[in-house]
Amino acid sequence: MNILTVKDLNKTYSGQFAPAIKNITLAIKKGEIFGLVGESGSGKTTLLRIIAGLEDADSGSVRLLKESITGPSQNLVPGHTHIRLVHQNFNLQPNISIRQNILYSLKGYDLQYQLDRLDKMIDLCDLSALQHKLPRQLSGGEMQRVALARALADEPMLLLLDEPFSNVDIIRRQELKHEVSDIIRKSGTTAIFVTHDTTEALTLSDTIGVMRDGSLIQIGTPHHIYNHPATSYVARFFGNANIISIIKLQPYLRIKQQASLFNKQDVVCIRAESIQICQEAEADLTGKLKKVYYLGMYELWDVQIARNISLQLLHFQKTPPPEKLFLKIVWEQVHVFQ
Ligand SMILES: Nc1ncnc2c1ncn2[C@@H]1O[C@H](COP(=O)(O)OP(=O)(O)OP(=O)(O)O)[C@@H](O)[C@H]1O
Repeated sequence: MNILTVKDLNKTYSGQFAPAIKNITLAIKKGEIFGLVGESGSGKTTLLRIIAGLEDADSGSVRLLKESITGPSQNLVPGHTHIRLVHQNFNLQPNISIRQNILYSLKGYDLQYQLDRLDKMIDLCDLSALQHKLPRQLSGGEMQRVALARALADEPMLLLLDEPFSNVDIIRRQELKHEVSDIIRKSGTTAIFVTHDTTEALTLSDTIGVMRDGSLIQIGTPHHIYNHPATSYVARFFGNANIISIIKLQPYLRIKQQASLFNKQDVVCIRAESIQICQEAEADLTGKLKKVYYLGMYELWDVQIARNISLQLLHFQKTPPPEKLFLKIVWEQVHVFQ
């Protein structure tokens, strides 16, 4: 069942020439975690705010189940009671305790429901040791858990998170990502989170939407987006990708039949991890090491195949490179762009 349906959404801010978002169509199922990724300025926040009812669209529609979500021009109080947006700066009330902060978002409900939900949120977000503290006594990661508890308190249908980890230091971020995703999954809430971090999107999402210049250029599971990118842009955005045409590569292949698996005009994506160093007898290509990028756990090697062709591969062993490199391509992992 789709909780959210977005159809042909467009928006150009007044005074701007280029649209912030163009013809966005997407559907999100109940319980799904949807990661919206894209470079800065690609339109992620604009889309999120229109979905939240905090920004007007020029055209198109947003529906939460069957209900139409409209922007501030049509509502006295912008936003929607069943949609919660968690801001980058958490927006906690500074002078009241964590417990009161959570209760604040439950005001207006029956007292028993307020107390039940407060207990559930303190438990779900692991806040019992922090509940009597003030927001300023908490770390960024702890504040994020409180913001989440507040947002989830009255069981919203849709949770929206805009760059949820951007205000948390890098050491704590890794841990917090998993905590937040566990909390959302345990609560069963449908969520959209905006990020420009592709690893975050791959790790935490059920579905990823990739935005570029206001358009949603690909939607798919993390596995599909990584292994079957729609364009060379998506391929490069999600990791080290060698984008090359078969016609350019073919003259340098030692076993020419390999190229017959493809059309000459095909442009392919060979992930850096799909190129392996091997013995001469099994090699598809030979090359010379041009440059080494040290990345801690592994190295990224730039290998020159011909004057105008170089390929990147990952190297995990700490052995010195030989003079001549023999390379094998894992052909099953090569993706052909349509
Ligand atoms: N209030 C506004 N008025 C005018 N232009 C705006 C406004 N908000 C955003 N824009 C423009 O709309 C485009 C999309 O912006 P948006 O903030 O949605 O992108 P984003 O992908 O969320 O970027 P970031 O990752 O930097 O937050 C950008 O070109 C931006 O400059």
